[in-house]
Amino acid sequence: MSIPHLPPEIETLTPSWAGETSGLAHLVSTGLDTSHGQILYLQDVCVSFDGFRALNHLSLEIGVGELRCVIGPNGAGKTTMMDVITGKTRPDSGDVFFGETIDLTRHREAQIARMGIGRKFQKPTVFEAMSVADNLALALSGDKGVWASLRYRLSGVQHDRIDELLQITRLAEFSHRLAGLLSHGQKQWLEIGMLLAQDPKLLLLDEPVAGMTDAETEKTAELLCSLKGRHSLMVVEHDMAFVGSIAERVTVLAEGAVLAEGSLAQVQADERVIEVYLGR
Ligand SMILES: Nc1ncnc2c1ncn2[C@@H]1O[C@H](COP(=O)(O)OP(=O)(O)OP(=O)(O)O)[C@@H](O)[C@H]1O
Repeated sequence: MSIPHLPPEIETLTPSWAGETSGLAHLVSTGLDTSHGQILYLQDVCVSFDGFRALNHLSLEIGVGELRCVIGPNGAGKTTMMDVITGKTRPDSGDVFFGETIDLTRHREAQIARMGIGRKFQKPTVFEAMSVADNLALALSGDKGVWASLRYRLSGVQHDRIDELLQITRLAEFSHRLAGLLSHGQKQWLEIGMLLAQDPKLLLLDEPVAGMTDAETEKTAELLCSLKGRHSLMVVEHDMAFVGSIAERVTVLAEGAVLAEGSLAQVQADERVIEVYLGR
């Protein structure tokens, strides 16, 4: 598949995964070492904004292939934590490692994306004037820039990968539909597919089911569960029913640190967790 007709308005579109900050790049050889079983390791991470501690000695580990849910009340530091992992925010102190050896505090956002950490923001950003398949083709075609990607001919392997991504994202029957005509949920799945096109080792998802119908939420749960093992995932979500349907292990953040960790039932029964949620 080539990408024949790019609409003129595309030049003005800058989705979250495009450009300098997150990169369309194929993964470079990063030397990622997960031989100890951890994909992500945060130790004693502190971030302050004008004297306010948004992260307060945060320590957290994610295992290879794990799907971890992170919950916590507003202002707990969930977004700041993802900003630190993706290089958007530099911690004041503490360690942030991707695998055993890659110190993420020494890399910039674009490099981190290229090394295999994908981030999905809450609002879907896809090229609305392009078809679903062409959005995926563009994501797959590397960091050539949009115009170069247009002239780029996809290989047979890349065609197969697009078909696979269409299956994974439940969008096969909509492959020729303009992305702008998809439902909110379908746009979210397409963006997840575009991130998967870059084969991330770790995928960070911020409230992936916000604004979805119940049916879409259920399909998203299936989709994310199907990615476990092949990718490691960190899902920040407020919808507890959804968390219960996907999570084996849940981390509760409060006041910039881990308050509790365990199954959803375990953390929901924890008095300290009940207290921060109910504000007693
Ligand atoms: N750039 C910033 N400047 C000043 N304060 C900030 C900044 N970013 C975050 N904060 C503060 O740090 C704290 C943690 O914010 P953060 O957005 O990480 O929390 P959160 O858990 O993601 O919350 P929510 O669930 O509401 O998205 C909040 O008190 C917030 O006001």
